[in-house]
Amino acid sequence: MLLEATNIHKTYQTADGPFEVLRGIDLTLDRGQTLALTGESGSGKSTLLHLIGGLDVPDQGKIMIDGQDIAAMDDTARARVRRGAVGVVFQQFNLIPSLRVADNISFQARLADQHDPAWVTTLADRMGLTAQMRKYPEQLSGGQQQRVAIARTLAPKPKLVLADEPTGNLDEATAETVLDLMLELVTETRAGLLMVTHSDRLAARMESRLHLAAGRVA
Ligand SMILES: Nc1ncnc2c1ncn2[C@@H]1O[C@H](COP(=O)(O)OP(=O)(O)OP(=O)(O)O)[C@@H](O)[C@H]1O
Repeated sequence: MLLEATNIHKTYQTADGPFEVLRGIDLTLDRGQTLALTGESGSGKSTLLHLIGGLDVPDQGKIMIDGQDIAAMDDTARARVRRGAVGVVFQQFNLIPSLRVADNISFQARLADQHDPAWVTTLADRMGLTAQMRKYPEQLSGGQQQRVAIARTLAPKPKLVLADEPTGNLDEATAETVLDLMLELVTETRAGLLMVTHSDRLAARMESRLHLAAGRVA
């Protein structure tokens, strides 16, 4: 199993006292599978995604990625798993403004020592970005910028792709196109995809769905 999260608990300390966001979440995802994560605003979707992506740690529970429990690792070991196996796409494209599209796409793959120029060329072609490779992010439309961000995430060939409302900043038609491209490439590379979305329509495009309510799977 690619991802196996068991009994995940997370409490935030706030000015009003402790706030328990996740109260025992279980989920599994294998390579080649797609899973939508839905739930009302504030239900803990981003929190869960951050825990699975190793950007934060749960208070309780296991998060096994490829057989290793990232919840039990120190920061350095967790960062290594994240760089080697996990790719994240955010709603804000988070491109580096001073780098050309080509260098934005290969940025994380280079950091992870996984740069494969032929794969970058393929990704750019599939994402319809070949003519944009020498441009800077500010010269691109929102849909193009998000395609660059997705290509950047897929460039190191992650086994697990986490996406937090990746099309939330795009109009409906563009969102659909960008999701199509992402699903095609994720399926072809046999990555697992966990995607947070507010959209029932987009969630219906994924193989399965996990709905969060009151800190639990509803
Ligand atoms: N660092 C933090 N400290 C305290 N509270 C937090 C922190 N991060 C998130 N929260 C709270 O935890 C709850 C869950 O937040 P989270 O962002 O995971 O929800 P979400 O389901 O992704 O929401 P949305 O759909 O609006 O993005 C919210 O009530 C939020 O205010």
